Amino acid sequence: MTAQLIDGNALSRQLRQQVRERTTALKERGLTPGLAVVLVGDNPASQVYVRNKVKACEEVGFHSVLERYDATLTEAELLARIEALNQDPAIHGILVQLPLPAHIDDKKVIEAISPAKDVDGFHVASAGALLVGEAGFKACTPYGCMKMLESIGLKDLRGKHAVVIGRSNIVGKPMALMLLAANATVTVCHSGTADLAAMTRQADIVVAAVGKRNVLTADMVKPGAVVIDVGMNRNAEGKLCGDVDFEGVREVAGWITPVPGGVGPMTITMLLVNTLEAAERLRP
Ligand SMILES: Nc1nc(=O)c2c([nH]1)NC[C@@H]1CN(c3ccc(C(=O)N[C@@H](CCC(=O)O)C(=O)O)cc3)C=[N+]21
Repeated sequence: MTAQLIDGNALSRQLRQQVRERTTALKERGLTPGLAVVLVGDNPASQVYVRNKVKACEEVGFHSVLERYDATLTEAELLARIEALNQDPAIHGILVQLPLPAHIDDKKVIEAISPAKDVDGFHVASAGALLVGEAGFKACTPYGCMKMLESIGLKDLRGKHAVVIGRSNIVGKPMALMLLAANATVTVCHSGTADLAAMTRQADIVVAAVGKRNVLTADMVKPGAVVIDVGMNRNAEGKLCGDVDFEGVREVAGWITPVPGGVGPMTITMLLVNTLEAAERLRP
């Protein structure tokens, strides 16, 4: 039996419709959610991504500004721009597109964003809030993965074993904490794991977030498991593909997310949700 798809485009449409309705209500009270997207340099992939983010904002009725700077922008100049956006009452969320040029310390830039406007959830204050279970913005990609699990009836994960492959600060680590907060038993695997397949075969839920093709193959998956593919890779023909051997794994798994059309659109959807909530906190 082949796995059922968790359709990130369809779920995004539903959630964005709700965002649009809440935005309309906010605007009737005189408040328009505003997102600033800051892009430094001319990374071609980044150009496409930020344009998609700005387009998504327009579709739900947000105010959005795209600030583009060439790669010669200094770190001090960027920090000054962040400070101005922190003070700007029309802006509720600030997103600085990563990666930044090598001469800019991304840690320093992220920490300069006011935690109240950190809709990416990358600030240490947001990461710390997740760690200790306090209110704060959740990183959009793992947050989107949790919404995908919820959409198939997996909200309370008590009794479930979740295996996360990857331990990055923006996906793997926050993903593990969100699964833990939902009562899953969580295993985090990475390049230092001795026998990855032995771990993933025990999993009811596998989240692959490595950034390498075919990290997860059919022989590594328990029949009926839920497989979430966070990977964004290009194959030899330049086609977008995930970390999961989709064609093989879909014959074993119970549920699987496609790439494209899975976690990617959900990441942008959760950015919209965070920005809306940043604005709603100021509701007059
Ligand atoms: N500060 C910051 N925040 C980010 O959230 C951030 C970032 N920097 N830097 C780059 C990565 C990458 N990222 C993606 C989001 C959506 C898609 C997406 O919607 N993908 C579509 C397809 C896109 C295509 O066809 O190329 C899909 O999977 O269906 C992809 C990639 C956000 N990132």
